[in-house]
Amino acid sequence: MRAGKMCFAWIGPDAIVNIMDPDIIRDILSSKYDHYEKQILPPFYDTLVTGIVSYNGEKWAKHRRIINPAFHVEKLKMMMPAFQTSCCEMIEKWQKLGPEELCELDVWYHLQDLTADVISRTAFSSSFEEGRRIFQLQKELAKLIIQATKFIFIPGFRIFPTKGNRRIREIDREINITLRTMILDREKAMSAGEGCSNDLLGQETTGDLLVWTMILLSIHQDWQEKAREEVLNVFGRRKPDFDGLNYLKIVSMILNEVLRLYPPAPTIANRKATKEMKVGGYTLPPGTLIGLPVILVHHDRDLWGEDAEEFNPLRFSEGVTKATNNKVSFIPFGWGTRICVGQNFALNEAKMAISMILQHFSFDLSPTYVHAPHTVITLQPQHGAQLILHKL
Ligand code: HEM
Repeated sequence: MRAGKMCFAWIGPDAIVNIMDPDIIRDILSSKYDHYEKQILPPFYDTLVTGIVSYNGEKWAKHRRIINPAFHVEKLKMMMPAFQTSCCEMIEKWQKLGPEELCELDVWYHLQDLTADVISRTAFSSSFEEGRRIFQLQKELAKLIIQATKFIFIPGFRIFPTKGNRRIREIDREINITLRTMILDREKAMSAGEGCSNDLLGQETTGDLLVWTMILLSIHQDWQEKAREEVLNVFGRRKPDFDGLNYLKIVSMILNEVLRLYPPAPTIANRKATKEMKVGGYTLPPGTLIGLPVILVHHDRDLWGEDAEEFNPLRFSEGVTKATNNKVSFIPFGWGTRICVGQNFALNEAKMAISMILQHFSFDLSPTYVHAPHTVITLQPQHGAQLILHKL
């Protein structure tokens, strides 16, 4: 049933209501209503989505302070060498792929590896292998969850001891234990006075942002040229540094437009009405799950105009507030109190990677590329991203 900008998929236990109205989204994502409380869906979903052990506000707030990179410019600066090392390794790999000036490559796998590498170096610095293991498990988990959602929806089915459900729980347990142990070790180290200069836990959505950026810049060669010109103006052939990344206006506009059209997290589905509540004139019973279909909000013509489906980075030329008319209609990282703590980390990493790629290669789509955006929790190119790279 669709009522205005709200969509009910099911009424009853485990009901999901999807909300597209920016005013209601603002309410839900702000902390002003205590009945809009972030709840764990099934525990494994939370583990997967946040990659974090987060159970209740108090404890989570504590961890959030420990791991929160978004407000610590100094911390981000310290991570730059790790970003640079991982990006350099990927570029060198690409350069060695063939002696020719030109090569065809599925960049999707390389970009996933890059972002896993960056997170492993920064978040799991001393436990690189544990980090890798968690990413492997998360990938398996994402596939199992997507398989489960393809069956007819039966309320409560997720607790049946099927083979898939049992494996989901095993994975969840392993990820939880590993993360909890790491967090506790870190808390101990901190209370013993040892700093945690580059502590960070997180996930791999940045790979999605990078792959869609490369695909869209392959399709829109004019924007690829503009972005390269800007990068060369700011850095020349030097390795990009933190301060310089802040001067990349065109690259930022492009990243915002990519995040609008292809949000790596196409739905935010981790809120629930903990008591009866009124939303947009409807009364939701306690237990109703609240979904924010980010991708639909980002493509809504009423909010973005007739060219909502088009790639037009210019709409962000005067910033997000202007582009959205101050509405909560651009939410690739969520909004409000629980906004993604990795936002600045992800954007800096993406700017660094794109800058280095633009410095060394021009690229366009291979004839074998098939455009098939596909959700496996995050929004990915289903058949990969086959591009033709030209060394510069
Ligand atoms: C382009 C990349 C990324 C996108 C699009 C993205 C998007 C999101 C979204 C939509 C949420 C949910 C916000 C909510 O529930 O209201 C979120 C939460 C979160 N993200 Fe990200 N994220 C990205 C990268 C990262 C990175 C790199 C990290 C860690 C280094 C990270 C760590 C987190 C954490 C810890 C939360 C939970 C915050 C909380 O519940 O308080 N994210 N992210």
